[in-house]
Amino acid sequence: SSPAVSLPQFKFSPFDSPDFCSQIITPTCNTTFSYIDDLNKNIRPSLAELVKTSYFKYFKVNLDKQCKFWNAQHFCATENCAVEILSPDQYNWTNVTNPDLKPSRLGKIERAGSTAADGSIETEEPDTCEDLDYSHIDDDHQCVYVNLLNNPERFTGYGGNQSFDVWKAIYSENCFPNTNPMSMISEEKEQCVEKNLFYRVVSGLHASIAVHLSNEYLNAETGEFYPNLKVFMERVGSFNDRLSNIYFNYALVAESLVKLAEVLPLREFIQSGYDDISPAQQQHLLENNAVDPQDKYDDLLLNKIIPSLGSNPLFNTSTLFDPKSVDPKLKDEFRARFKNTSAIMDCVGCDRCRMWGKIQIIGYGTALKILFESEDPNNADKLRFRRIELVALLNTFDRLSKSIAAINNFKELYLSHLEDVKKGLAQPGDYEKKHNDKGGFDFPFFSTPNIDTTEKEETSPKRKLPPQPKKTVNTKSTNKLYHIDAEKLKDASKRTIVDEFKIAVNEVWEAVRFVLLSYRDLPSNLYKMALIHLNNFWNMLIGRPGVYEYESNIKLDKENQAYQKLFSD
Ligand SMILES: Cc1cc2nc3c(=O)[nH]c(=O)nc-3n(C[C@H](O)[C@H](O)[C@H](O)COP(=O)(O)OP(=O)(O)OC[C@H]3O[C@@H](n4cnc5c(N)ncnc54)[C@H](O)[C@@H]3O)c2cc1C
Repeated sequence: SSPAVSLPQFKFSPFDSPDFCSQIITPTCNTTFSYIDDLNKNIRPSLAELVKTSYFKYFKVNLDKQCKFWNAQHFCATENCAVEILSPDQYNWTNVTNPDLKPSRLGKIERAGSTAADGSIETEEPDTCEDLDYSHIDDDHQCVYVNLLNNPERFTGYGGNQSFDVWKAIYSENCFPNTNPMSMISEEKEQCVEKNLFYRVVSGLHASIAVHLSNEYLNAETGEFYPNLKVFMERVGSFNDRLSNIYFNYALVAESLVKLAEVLPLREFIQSGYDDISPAQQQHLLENNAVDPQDKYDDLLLNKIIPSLGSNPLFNTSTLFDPKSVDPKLKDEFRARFKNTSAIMDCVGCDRCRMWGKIQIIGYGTALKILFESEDPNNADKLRFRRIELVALLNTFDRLSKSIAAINNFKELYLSHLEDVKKGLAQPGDYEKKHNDKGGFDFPFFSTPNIDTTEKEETSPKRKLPPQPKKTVNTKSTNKLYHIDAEKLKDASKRTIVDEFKIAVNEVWEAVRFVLLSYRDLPSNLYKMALIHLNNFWNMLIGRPGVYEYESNIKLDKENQAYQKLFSD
């Protein structure tokens, strides 16, 4: 039965919009944001309940897989970045009744008679379904089971150059060669919507992770986690594009769930998790609270969540990867590159971050597979879904849903800060300080109701360039060999041949001086670089990932950038 929801009717078809690249969900589309806010409020309790059920809370993952792109270290000494792994006897699902029962990749339970000589669980290869997969799924003897509820996604301290490199590698996957034939004709087509889709998914994931880590930020003194408005504003709140990409991903995953319910008999699929179990065993599992009753899934997922999401179309994918307008190879390229991002996840140094990174990339991969492969008649026989994909999809949706709830909470915190400023209880500069370079603190996204677009455009927080040094010749500089009059410097017609000669000598001297000074500074620069690397190495050795970064990250980054510039110069 459909839930009683009354939501405003509107059609949100981002891809129909000509300015799709920049304007899917922006402050100019208030209804879109507020629609998703309302929708989320409506389904949040059911979704939060659903991810606590036995089907959705266990995740199978290989946390020891080596990074195949560079020599990345997996390290974890603090409990914040550690993952609590289930011992076999804790994993009730497989052991309550019969230790011979193991969950398979296809969501069915098989007899352990198929265990290979090396102790690994041999599972049937699911035909060719991997051809259509947008992510790698761990399924080897190194895999462990994790109860996601015991390992929340929150602040871990992971950061600095290590996480920066991972993000950089992930974003670089978006630089695929242009396969859009139209781009040969039209410049603007070069930024094809499919590439923007890739970018927005990654950016939305990145922003959502930042929301979670700022929403549950560690207070180093008390050891408690709390919502840190300042961190939120610095990483997400002041960037409308990042905020909108979270909403974008929400719409994308929600639409994929609605579509999945159309192409897959979800009830039977979830039920098949208990296949091969006799009615008596099933009863036994239920009595031991090892699994939740099917009624619960019916009620939460099929009766509440999916009908609410499906009450209005959220995402129109019909024009994407249209073979009439783009090279058919674009989809294969997109799929392969997105799949690569799931392999990059093995390069994340912190265990907890790696695990949630993998879950979410598999979740988005599953959403993309549903949206872009399920309607293709050529795929009718090949399309398969595994339990782990459904688990990842729902948990990814829960992450986004929790992000949106947290964003609204941060909005309240920010508005109450503004009230405090009005009453004189807080300093107006409390949050603005960091944002001076943006020309004052403004938060159009948060002041959504009935904003005038033109005004908003003008006041939106655009990053102002820091004052640039003026390109004038300093005639008083003692570094020059000859003094030249300012007038002559400005106006070439007033110069004599001797002046020209002196200017040329000054320029050569300046270049020679720069080279000589670089040599003079080299030992001290090398010493500083060695210190930075030793510091990195030491923190890694004692398992203090990222702690130093949070204290001196900005300083270190600046120094690193200065050195990089120095050497590239
Ligand atoms: C897969 C993965 C999972 C992680 N999980 C966690 C976790 O669970 N808990 C935790 O505490 N840390 C986690 N981290 C680390 C976290 O994402 C940050 O990298 C870290 O907190 C350092 O943040 P930063 O502000 O230095 O910039 P970063 O977040 O590392 O960003 C680097 C640069 O990317 C750009 N950027 C930032 N956000 C966006 C965006 N949304 N869209 C486009 N560009 C952007 C900015 O230019 C920024 O300077 C994870 C990292 C990775 C790679």
